[in-house]
Amino acid sequence: MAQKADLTSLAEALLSGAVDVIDLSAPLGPETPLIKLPPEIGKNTPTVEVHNISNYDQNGPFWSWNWLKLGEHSGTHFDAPVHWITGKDYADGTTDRIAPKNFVAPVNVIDCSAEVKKNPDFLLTADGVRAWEKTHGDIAKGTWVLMRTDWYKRNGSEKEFLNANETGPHSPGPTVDCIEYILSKGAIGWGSETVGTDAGAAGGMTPPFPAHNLMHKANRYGLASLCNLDKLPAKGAILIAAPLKIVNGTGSPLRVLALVAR
Ligand SMILES: O=C(O)C(=O)c1ccccc1S
Ligand SMILES: [Mn+2]
Repeated sequence: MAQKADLTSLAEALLSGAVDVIDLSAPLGPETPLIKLPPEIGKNTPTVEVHNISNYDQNGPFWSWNWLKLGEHSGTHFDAPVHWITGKDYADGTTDRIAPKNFVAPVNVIDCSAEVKKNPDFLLTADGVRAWEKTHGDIAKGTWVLMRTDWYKRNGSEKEFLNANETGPHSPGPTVDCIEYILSKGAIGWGSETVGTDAGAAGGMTPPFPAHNLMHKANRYGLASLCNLDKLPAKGAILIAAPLKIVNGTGSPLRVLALVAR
């Protein structure tokens, strides 16, 4: 009979610092870079706004609080299956109805930072994932796959972060066969450091935006605008990525954390 699970050693490791907690989220505020869709494609998400209600003043003598104007897909955020038309019919495809168990899972980090430094349009292919598996072991069912690009270091400037010119945005991401492959391995989600989970050139792929189209079609998730993936091991970390419980939500800004053994 399987031994009953026990979290004592994890608790001790957290308290001793033997297990570190790494913050994978970007600061969220009016300066947060947001995806800019061409107007002919569709409407855009509004700039993040923070409006003060009171600040220990005549509007509230002992307290300070704000109200926010905030798109679901702002900054470091979670993509739920209903975000894309291919995932629209999943009863458990919204932020309030995804099973909470799915918010905590082991994570694989595929380092593409050297390739991206040379080519901002670098695409991770299925063969690239297989080559990673030869070194680090197979991607296991139920785990996240994150593409490390060090792109988060551009987050201080929307122009740098979006990296767009007259030919469109130039940023890294997965090919169609990369997403098909990680789904065949049972990955629970795909994450990236760029403004969205797809590459800048993803609009011209077949299907367009494969990280959205195919992951959400499979009732799987996305994480965008992640930071500090350079602080994670290739394997062995645990990802905590729980979106806000927005009713019928298509996604949400969130604090993504990773538990990493020192
Ligand atoms: O999910 C997103 O934030 C994202 O990348 C996106 C949102 C809306 C339309 C296209 C895309 S590509
Ligand atoms: Mn999104």
